[in-house]
Amino acid sequence: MVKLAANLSLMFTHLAFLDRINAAADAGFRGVEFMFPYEFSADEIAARAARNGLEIVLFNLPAGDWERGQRGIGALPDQIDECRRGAAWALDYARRLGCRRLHLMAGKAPADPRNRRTLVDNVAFAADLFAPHGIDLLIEPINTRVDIPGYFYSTSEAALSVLSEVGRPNTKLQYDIYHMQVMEGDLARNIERLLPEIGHIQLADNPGRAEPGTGEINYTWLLPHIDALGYSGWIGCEYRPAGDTAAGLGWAEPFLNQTG
Ligand SMILES: O=C(O)C(=O)[C@@H](O)CO
Ligand SMILES: [Mg+2]
Repeated sequence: MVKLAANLSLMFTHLAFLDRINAAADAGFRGVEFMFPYEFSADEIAARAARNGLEIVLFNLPAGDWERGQRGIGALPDQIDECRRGAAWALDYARRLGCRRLHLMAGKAPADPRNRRTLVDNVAFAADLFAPHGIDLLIEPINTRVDIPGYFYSTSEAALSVLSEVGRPNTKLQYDIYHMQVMEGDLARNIERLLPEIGHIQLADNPGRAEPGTGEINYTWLLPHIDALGYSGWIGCEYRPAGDTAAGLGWAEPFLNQTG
């Protein structure tokens, strides 16, 4: 079964954050993800999700000074303490929200040995913190051509290399189909090859991180194919709606309002 999660950081953005939870449920989603919940009460988010029968499937650890242009601090040697305090904060929220996947952003940094060591040690620290609570730590290669030039890793192989060095059973790959289309393509074959390492998938169309059906990726074929490969996780809808979010969900119709 294809399980779609509404990304509340990009979808239903005409509404206040907490009201997006209701809108996602009304649109037929059974799961939601978002980037950062920290400015909101975890208990309020949890209560809203519970009232709407929604699972909270993923969010990010704190990622540094976003306004100042930081996009993660996992690989930044000068912010190790901040990264690890953030892991503890994210764990507190995840336990209150019943969320079992947390994404650690590496940040904009050259992949030199010092930064890599910092990232490996931070990922291992966070994974060990999360493991007793049944929570997986995810890392996501992000395209450096369009969205985050200078990001620490932008290919699946680079992220897998970090996961291999970390060597923790609860660390997984966050495979963002849009980023991987931009950087390496060959989506169906790579998803099949990487399936054992994938802990979460996200989608958008290319170009433009756009609504499915408006670009070059054939999700009508790809989503059932991913299901047929045996992927049983969530697929986060991390795209910029073309207009009204709900009106643009025709592409998702076969996968919404599912029971079971
Ligand atoms: O930008 C993306 O893609 C994401 O998944 C964000 O959560 C930041 O990594
Ligand atoms: Mg993503």
